[in-house]
Amino acid sequence: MPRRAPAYAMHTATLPPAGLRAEQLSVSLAGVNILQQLDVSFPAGKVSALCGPNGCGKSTLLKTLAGLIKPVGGHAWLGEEAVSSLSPAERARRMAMLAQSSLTPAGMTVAELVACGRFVHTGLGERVSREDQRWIDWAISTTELDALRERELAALSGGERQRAWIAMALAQGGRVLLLDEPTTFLDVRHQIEVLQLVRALNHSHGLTVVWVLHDLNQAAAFSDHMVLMQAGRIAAAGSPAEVATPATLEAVFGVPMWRGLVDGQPVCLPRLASQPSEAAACV
Ligand SMILES: Nc1ncnc2c1ncn2[C@@H]1O[C@H](COP(=O)(O)OP(=O)(O)OP(=O)(O)O)[C@@H](O)[C@H]1O
Repeated sequence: MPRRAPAYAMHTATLPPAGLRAEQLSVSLAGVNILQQLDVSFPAGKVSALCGPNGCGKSTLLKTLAGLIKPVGGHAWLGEEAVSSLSPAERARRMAMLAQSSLTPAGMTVAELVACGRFVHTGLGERVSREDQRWIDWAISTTELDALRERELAALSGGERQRAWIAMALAQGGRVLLLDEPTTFLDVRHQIEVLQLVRALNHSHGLTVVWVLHDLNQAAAFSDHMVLMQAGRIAAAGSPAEVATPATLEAVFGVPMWRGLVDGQPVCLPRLASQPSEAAACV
């Protein structure tokens, strides 16, 4: 479990947590319409899962919300401010985005990577102040990487490396985390570890989180809010119980689904056999 942030790391808590919103958002890439007049919101201080089939536009939406892609129509909003009105540095101080596959910089240690998160405050290559160093130390200890801080990233396991990237995002000091498939390539134990870490950060610091997840049951179990995309549009949005229904998932993924209870927890699975097994009760 991450530690409580010390007083110096808590000044962001005086800012209200910001939600994210897209209004009639359209994005074209290489002349092809990818997002089409899309309206969606991701509530402030909540964890939202963005799910949908490969190629439906999840990463494109996330990058557009982060201000990395300029829409051809409509707007992305961070709280009450249009994302397009914020400078790149201001955006980076408010929200951190971890892309789908972050290349590991050769020879860089955990502490050096996390320090990169402070560049949005200090400027590239500037001296790290005492305040910056406190943020770096806090981000490293919150992600439980103290013992590995001088280790090269290349010498970490996938789960440890993902924690190091999350620490870098935390060191940026914003209150919005955008995570594109943070659990991909991790074994199930490390997947759960990352999901629990982010969930705990949301609880302890009121971070607004939007994460792209392919595991629908993990998305439902670890998120407050769920958005399903299909072919550049929003197919469904609401609580996980409202969105992760067999009918909705079947319509979006084109696979017959059933919902059952495992250990009292609702799960949706592809219907591989004509009847669910006796071990699970359909609900
Ligand atoms: N730079 C680009 N130029 C042209 N087309 C692109 C570009 N980036 C993405 N696309 C296309 O946009 C569509 C949406 O891609 P995107 O990566 O947003 O989907 P996704 O839902 O995140 O997919 P996945 O689950 O496979 O990661 C795809 O058809 C993709 O080929």
